[in-house]
Amino acid sequence: MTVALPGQLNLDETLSWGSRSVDFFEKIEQIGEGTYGQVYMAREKATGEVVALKKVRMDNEKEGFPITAIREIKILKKLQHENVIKLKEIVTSKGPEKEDQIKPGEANKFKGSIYMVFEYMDHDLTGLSDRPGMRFSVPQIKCYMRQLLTGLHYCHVNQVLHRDIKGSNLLIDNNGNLKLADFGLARSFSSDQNGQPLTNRVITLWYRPPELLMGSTRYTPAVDMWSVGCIFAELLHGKPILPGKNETEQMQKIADLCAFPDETNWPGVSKLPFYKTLKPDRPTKRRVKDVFKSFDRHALELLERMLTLDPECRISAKDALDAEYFWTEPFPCLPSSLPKYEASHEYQTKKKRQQKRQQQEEAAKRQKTMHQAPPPHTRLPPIQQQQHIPALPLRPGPNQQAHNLVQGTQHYGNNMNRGAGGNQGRAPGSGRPPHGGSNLGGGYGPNWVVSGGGGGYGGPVGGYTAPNMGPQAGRGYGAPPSAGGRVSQGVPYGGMGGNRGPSVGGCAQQFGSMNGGVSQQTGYGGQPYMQQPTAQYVDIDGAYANASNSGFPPPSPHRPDYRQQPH
Ligand SMILES: Nc1ncnc2c1ncn2[C@@H]1O[C@H](COP(=O)(O)OP(=O)(O)OP(=O)(O)O)[C@@H](O)[C@H]1O
Repeated sequence: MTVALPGQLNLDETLSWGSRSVDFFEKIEQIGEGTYGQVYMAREKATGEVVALKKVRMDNEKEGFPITAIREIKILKKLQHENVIKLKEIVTSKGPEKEDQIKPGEANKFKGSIYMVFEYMDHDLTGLSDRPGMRFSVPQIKCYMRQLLTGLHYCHVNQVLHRDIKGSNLLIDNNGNLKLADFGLARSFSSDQNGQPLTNRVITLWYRPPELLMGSTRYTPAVDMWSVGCIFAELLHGKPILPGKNETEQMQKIADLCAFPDETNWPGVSKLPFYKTLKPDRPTKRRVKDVFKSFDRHALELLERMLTLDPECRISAKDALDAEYFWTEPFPCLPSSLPKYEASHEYQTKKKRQQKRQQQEEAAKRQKTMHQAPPPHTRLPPIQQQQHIPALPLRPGPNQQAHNLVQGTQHYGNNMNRGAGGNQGRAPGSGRPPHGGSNLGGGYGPNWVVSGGGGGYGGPVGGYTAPNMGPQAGRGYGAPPSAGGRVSQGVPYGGMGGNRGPSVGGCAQQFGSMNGGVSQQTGYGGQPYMQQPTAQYVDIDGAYANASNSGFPPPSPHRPDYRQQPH
């Protein structure tokens, strides 16, 4: 298989793709159940390499090859990054397999299956979190969050919206590496800006942002950042924060936590199609800092900026990576320093839980005792706040050349240094063009720690510093945060929108001042990312309403019905 160099588009038609049979692999066990098939842990017979096989069943004559699979393959071929799952190959099966339940007499109708072959990951975040007694430390949460944001920043810079960020789509291996997976709902957004509207029936309900719930069909990478905010709070809080049962309840939950949006905190919101329908009768108040008062100041500050109602003012992945949270103690730990766990995928942990529940019920019946309800399930256990995993001293880096820009794809290379140049902000690539003269933002890579002389940018770049070195030893910004340097000057996501400038750019403050007077992040100066839908999109909403009434299964937080026809 031809693989593009890191950061380059994989434009080669890989002749071998699809030419091999699944028989080259031996299935070990099922590790996932997706909308269009199962996911298996498998071993390549010739090499012994363990992989994940995601099956796409082809025997549904009506729908043909699912559009989600086509998108996933197309997009994954383009994306090459250490925080994005690697699609290695496509293999096929021509006839029915053991697990295909073919009705008698229908074997000749069987269209065969296609499998995506992925690198194998030991866990997904939901499965890992659900392990009994699982405790994530703060450095571990920071480590996962930073990898999540790095992968997402890469996607956004390469003009890909993920549109289904949730714990079960964040895969983690036993080296602590986190990768974004399941690009079945993803899409490229560059050509969409002036073209067709996008469906708002994307993103699993609990992680779906208010603009989609309100029916926007012109949206931006900010949709993914809302989901990231939900995951972040979930990791710290110990359970999902907005578990709505349907769209209306989901918006109510958002309003209870973040206040219902209005023209002061989100100009233009009242024109969104479902605004009036979803508007609550009672007044609401933003309560993020009350509800999550146990979070430390920097975590809360970052969360506020992720859960900002107005998508234009919501923090970008790039700016989130630059947030104080990641640059104050305890620092994110090195992925490789994380403990290794027995494999845990959501599918398996759910199954184990079900089995346990059944056993308990049977035992209870046998003993003829009073039925005891199992303890309420929280998807994540409480956080042990001060567990010591070697913290990494981090410091903004001076002269990283981590940029490759080939054919519109930007790659975030081998160094995880913040900022660049003089007393610019700490955001990657602020004002400094990467190789090739583009003014796209800079990048974060896997090696995040910078050593070298203290004080300001321009110091030498080195490898990892000693784990116990304090932050002061390596830090030192060219300008204090208040000097206004931290806001990046680059174009955030390719051709979309204007520069994210230091001016407020019309973003109203949404959450009052934080303790200590942390200033609120500003929005995108200049052109907004998101245009309000106009009458021409009403059809879409009509279609959506009709679709929900005819033939779409009822929405569920885990398996919403949007996958039928994503745009
Ligand atoms: N490369 C992989 N390595 C290990 N496990 C994987 C891998 N890919 C997927 N899985 C497991 O399978 C599950 C389902 O995978 P995925 O989300 O890609 O399938 P899907 O059909 O798109 O699912 P869904 O319909 O839930 O979105 C994941 O949550 C994960 O637990």
